[in-house]
Amino acid sequence: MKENISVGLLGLGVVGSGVIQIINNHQEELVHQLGCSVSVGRVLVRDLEKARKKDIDPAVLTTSATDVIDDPNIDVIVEVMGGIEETRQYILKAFENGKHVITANKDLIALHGPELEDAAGKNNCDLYYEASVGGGIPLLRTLSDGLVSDRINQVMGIVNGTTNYIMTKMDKEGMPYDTALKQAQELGFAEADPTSDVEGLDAARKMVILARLAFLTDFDLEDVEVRGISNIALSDLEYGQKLGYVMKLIGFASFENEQVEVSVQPTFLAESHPLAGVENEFNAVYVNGEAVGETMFYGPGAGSLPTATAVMSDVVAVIKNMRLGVNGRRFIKPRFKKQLTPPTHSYSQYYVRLHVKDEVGAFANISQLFNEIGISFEKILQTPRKQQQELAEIILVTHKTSLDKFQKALGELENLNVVETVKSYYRVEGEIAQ
Ligand SMILES: NC(=O)C1=CN([C@@H]2O[C@H](COP(=O)(O)OP(=O)(O)OC[C@H]3O[C@@H](n4cnc5c(N)ncnc54)[C@H](OP(=O)(O)O)[C@@H]3O)[C@@H](O)[C@H]2O)C=CC1
Ligand SMILES: N[C@@H](CC=O)C(=O)O
Repeated sequence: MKENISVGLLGLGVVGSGVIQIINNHQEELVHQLGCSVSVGRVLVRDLEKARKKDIDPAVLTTSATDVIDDPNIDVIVEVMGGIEETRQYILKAFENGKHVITANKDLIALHGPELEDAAGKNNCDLYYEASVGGGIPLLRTLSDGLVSDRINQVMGIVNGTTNYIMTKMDKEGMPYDTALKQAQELGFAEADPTSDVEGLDAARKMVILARLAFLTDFDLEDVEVRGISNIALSDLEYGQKLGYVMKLIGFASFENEQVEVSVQPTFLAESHPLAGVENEFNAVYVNGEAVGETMFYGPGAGSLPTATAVMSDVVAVIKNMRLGVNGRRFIKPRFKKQLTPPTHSYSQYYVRLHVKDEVGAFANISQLFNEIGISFEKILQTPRKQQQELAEIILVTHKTSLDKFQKALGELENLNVVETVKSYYRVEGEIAQ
């Protein structure tokens, strides 16, 4: 075994600088765990002139990826640059060169994970991506090691730090959406293009990775129903509060009768729900297994050092495998062929806010419509119009119903004369699902 393992970094931004900081400051712990030191060999950046932290030796920086990937002294590549196609090519080349790869890139793993796992295996290399989901929470290793013998049937949680930060600030401090997003960017939580955070795509990618590992199915991004937070009205948050709910961007994944369903959507949670108190950039993921029962994992979901901690756990795993001579021996193959849950078998409660012309007459019509479809209400809130020309609002929370029935009701509401507009609708989680 070598006395030193040299790591090559692709990227030196928020996460990359955290990795360097941990390697520099926690060397003693690493040597103790591994029996060898860990150092940074070369680092790929886009701009050599950019101001960097003092703990980075400028001599290791390069703008040429081959300086890192083809360097024979480098054993492990840490990819923390982001992006998809260019990055995929670099990683495939790294495997060809016999180098192990660690990545924090959920976009890449959600889209090309199976292909990259295959390439790693063929070259006897490791591919680990703990930091791609849940920032500093050791979630993937928990699924693929700790809970490996169980049958997981549900994974549900807050998996995007940026949106949770924004929604906490809007909800608790009445902060405008744009201000909260700007703060999340300044704190290093957001993606280079924050659209993927706020439109739910980042969370959807993470849920794809979680669903694959938890349910041992093949699962693709296009199978995820995705809604983001960019159109949430403050009035919905306020009505939610009156009804005893907190809104969060929730990723759901369930596996029943070999059918899998994954969605990401703003969801009203009962104030007593364990995920309701998760604030700011923190993530929390609830996992339900047949044998283990309910488990929950909580921690910082984004940011430099928390994410770097997850990256470094992978570095340690790779080096331990090197010592044992077992790199590239991970067995990650889907056990079930993908089968999606049909809308007739997907159940939830729903919140609906309607603008109506005359609240008294309207409610009778609306209630009849839902009744005929077979949906009943758990809660009803009516806000009467104050002036003649104003529209009244009716807010309904349904009991649990199937998605196809709810979609039918939504479609028919639009055609009801007394309804001016369906202003919004959201999924509701009254209590932790069984
Ligand atoms: N930020 C976070 O909290 C988390 C991020 N991630 C993931 O980690 C990865 C990195 O994120 P983050 O550190 O925030 O990103 P940053 O934008 O902060 O850093 C990206 C780094 O990569 C370099 N880079 C980007 N593109 C290229 C390129 N084409 N060629 C050479 N260098 C390039 C940049 O160089 P330069 O410095 O010169 O601009 C920069 O150093 C992403 O995949 C992200 O999704 C995962 C979990 C949490
Ligand atoms: N932009 C992401 C970063 C971590 O994955 C987030 O906000 O969660």
